[in-house]
Amino acid sequence: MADTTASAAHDGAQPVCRIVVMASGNGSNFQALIDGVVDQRIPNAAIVRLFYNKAKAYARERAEKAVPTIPTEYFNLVSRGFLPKGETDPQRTRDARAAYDAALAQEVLKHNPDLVVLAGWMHVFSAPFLRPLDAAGVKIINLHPALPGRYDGAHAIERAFNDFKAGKLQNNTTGVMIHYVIEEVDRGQAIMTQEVQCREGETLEQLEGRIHGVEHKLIVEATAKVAAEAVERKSRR
Ligand SMILES: Nc1nc2c(c(=O)[nH]1)N[C@@H](CN(C=O)c1ccc(C(=O)N[C@@H](CCC(=O)O)C(=O)O)cc1)CN2
Ligand SMILES: NCC(=O)N[C@@H]1O[C@H](COP(=O)([O-])[O-])[C@@H](O)[C@H]1O
Repeated sequence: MADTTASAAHDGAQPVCRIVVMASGNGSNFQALIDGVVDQRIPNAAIVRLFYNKAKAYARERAEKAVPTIPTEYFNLVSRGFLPKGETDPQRTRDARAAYDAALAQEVLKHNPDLVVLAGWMHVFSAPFLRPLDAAGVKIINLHPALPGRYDGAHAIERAFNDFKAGKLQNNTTGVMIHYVIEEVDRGQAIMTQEVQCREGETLEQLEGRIHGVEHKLIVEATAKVAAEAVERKSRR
């Protein structure tokens, strides 16, 4: 079947950066990537697949509404049979996650990606996912709504907001970063960062709105940078 992917009109002479996107929720950053490919702010690129791990992720609808549509794959830890529903044993859970990560790596690699972008992907990867992609030369980048070394993990915006309200936020400033993904969560080398100044009297929702706006800009710029480097490497082959 023809590889129907969201890709900009590219000049044909240049190789195309094949991008796999992974998301768990609303997908507004995924939408920014779709739009960035179509309007060529991310040139010579194609989003070849979306993987999502939550059944209600609106990101799936965004893929189906894209022109051309973007193929999707639902890959959930429980529904795919890796972790029995309600399992709480720590070792069994670790083993299940490792098996899930290994299987997901093979699924992703089937699509010959040059780049994987985590756009609100809320699952921490272990080595069984990271090593096969590294061995295949596939870069993985992640969007995180905090500055390097600050607020690693989930709920970063809310934690920074609460520290600001308590007068404990460094320079009253948080931000957004796009970074390479390594096993240590949110500690990979930063590719791009942008600071966001917190404002007195602002609600969490208002801060989240401003941060999402920065995310949508930064994820396109960082993906364009890393995709161009991938195209350059392919051109030299
Ligand atoms: N090995 C890595 N995996 C991931 C990274 C990373 O840098 N290294 N980045 C994350 C994205 N992320 C923050 O940017 C992040 C996402 C989710 C969590 C988390 O605690 N997840 C829980 C489940 C939460 C849920 O299902 O709602 C978990 O995985 O058990 C922390 C950080 C993507 N992966
Ligand atoms: N640690 C990762 C993390 O917190 N990611 C955050 O998930 C949201 C996804 O929104 P979206 O689904 O609308 O793109 C974004 O705010 C992103 O920074």
